[in-house]
Amino acid sequence: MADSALSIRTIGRSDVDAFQTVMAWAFLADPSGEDSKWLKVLELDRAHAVFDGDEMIGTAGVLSREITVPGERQVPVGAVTVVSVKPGHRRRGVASLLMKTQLHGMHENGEAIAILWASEGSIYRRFGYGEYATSLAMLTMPTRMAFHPGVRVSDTRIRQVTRDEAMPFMREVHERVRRTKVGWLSRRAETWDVQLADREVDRDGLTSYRYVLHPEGYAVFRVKYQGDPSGPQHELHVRELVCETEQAYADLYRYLLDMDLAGAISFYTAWDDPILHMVDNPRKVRREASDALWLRIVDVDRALPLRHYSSDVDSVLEVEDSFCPWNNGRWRFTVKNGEATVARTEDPADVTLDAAALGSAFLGGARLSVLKRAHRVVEHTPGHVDALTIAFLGAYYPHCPEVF
Ligand SMILES: CC(=O)SCCNC(=O)CCNC(=O)[C@H](O)C(C)(C)COP(=O)(O)OP(=O)(O)OC[C@H]1O[C@@H](n2cnc3c(N)ncnc32)[C@H](O)[C@@H]1OP(=O)(O)O
Repeated sequence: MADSALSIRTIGRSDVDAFQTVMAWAFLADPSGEDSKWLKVLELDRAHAVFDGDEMIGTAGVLSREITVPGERQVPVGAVTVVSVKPGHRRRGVASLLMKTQLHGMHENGEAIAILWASEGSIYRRFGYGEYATSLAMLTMPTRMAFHPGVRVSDTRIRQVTRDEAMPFMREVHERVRRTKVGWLSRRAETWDVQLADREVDRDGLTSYRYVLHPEGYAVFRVKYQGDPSGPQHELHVRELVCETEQAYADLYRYLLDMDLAGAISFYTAWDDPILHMVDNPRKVRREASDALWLRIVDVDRALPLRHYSSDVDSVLEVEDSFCPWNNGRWRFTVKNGEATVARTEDPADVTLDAAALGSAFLGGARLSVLKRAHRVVEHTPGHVDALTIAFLGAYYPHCPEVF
């Protein structure tokens, strides 16, 4: 419950410095402005601040983006960011007030889905966000690994170019590719400035970005200088590998794996990145999982029909959602030819789940069958959870390649 001394409103230009200070203090960042890159993408009319009297003590923003959902559809999404509460004012309901204000606003605007990256895993479920809506594979692999004989590498010339030369091409490629990949987001000009901001403070001892172009894709990476008595064994830290064709993906991976003076590659990528199946020794590719996007169904009846489904189902879902109570209750969820309709019903529930579980499953990331085994989904009519699980799954794991 929010403290009654608190007030909340959207911010104006004159609030930006205070907003930046709260963020910096909350994220333990340098208050000198080093971490202000996120302010570049902030939409002031969607950025909220909480005040205790005249003192700003909490911040949060929503970025208006599009997300690609199954069926290669782009739908509006509220991308929640810079949630921060000044130390000394925590655990008195400031973040709860921000979350509530954002979600009620999205409900009124008709934005059916919200997403975020969580700084800590124990914060956001209580607000109805579902974990592992997309996952991340943290891959590390040695260079010079051979490919499986079935993997073709073309003789296309791959060129390392300057950032200025790369940028227009990368934007075009990304814009086409993001429309085909579940979990990818639209980018504005400022998004590019933030995503590939190449400030010293972000490099953590690595080099600036290197940009390499293929006619059908691109890669961006940094280098960490490493070596031993046998010679240089530098690490390539891949930031983006975006390709319009499978051929470009193989060619660019080969280019990176064959880089002279490099000993290892690391890449935060999709859980099902095909590289595991491309190399001749898949065990040499180490893969660690991490949660990535957390997804919140803002409106059950508007969100579920936005995507395409893999199979037809007809189930009554009992949704529990105390934070957004308009979702509470029973909904008949019917999919015909992959298209869903959702309507209120008095019929008995086949399955009971909370909003967070539905959010986890929405893009085809977490499986409802697994959430059932985790005691998060309850099946009343045998067979319905398995049928729903199959309907929600897609050909690939959803993946969001960027933190916002
Ligand atoms: C999308 C993003 O921006 S992710 C970034 C999130 N921000 C940060 O990590 C910056 C550092 N942390 C903070 O600024 C704050 O601690 C916040 C924003 C995480 C939480 O703010 P608070 O105002 O303290 O949260 P609030 O008081 O509304 O807490 C609501 C509930 O969540 C719980 N909670 C809040 N933060 C945490 C946490 N870090 N870990 C576990 N539980 C938490 C509270 O205990 C409370 O539980 P209750 O309802 O059972 O009493």
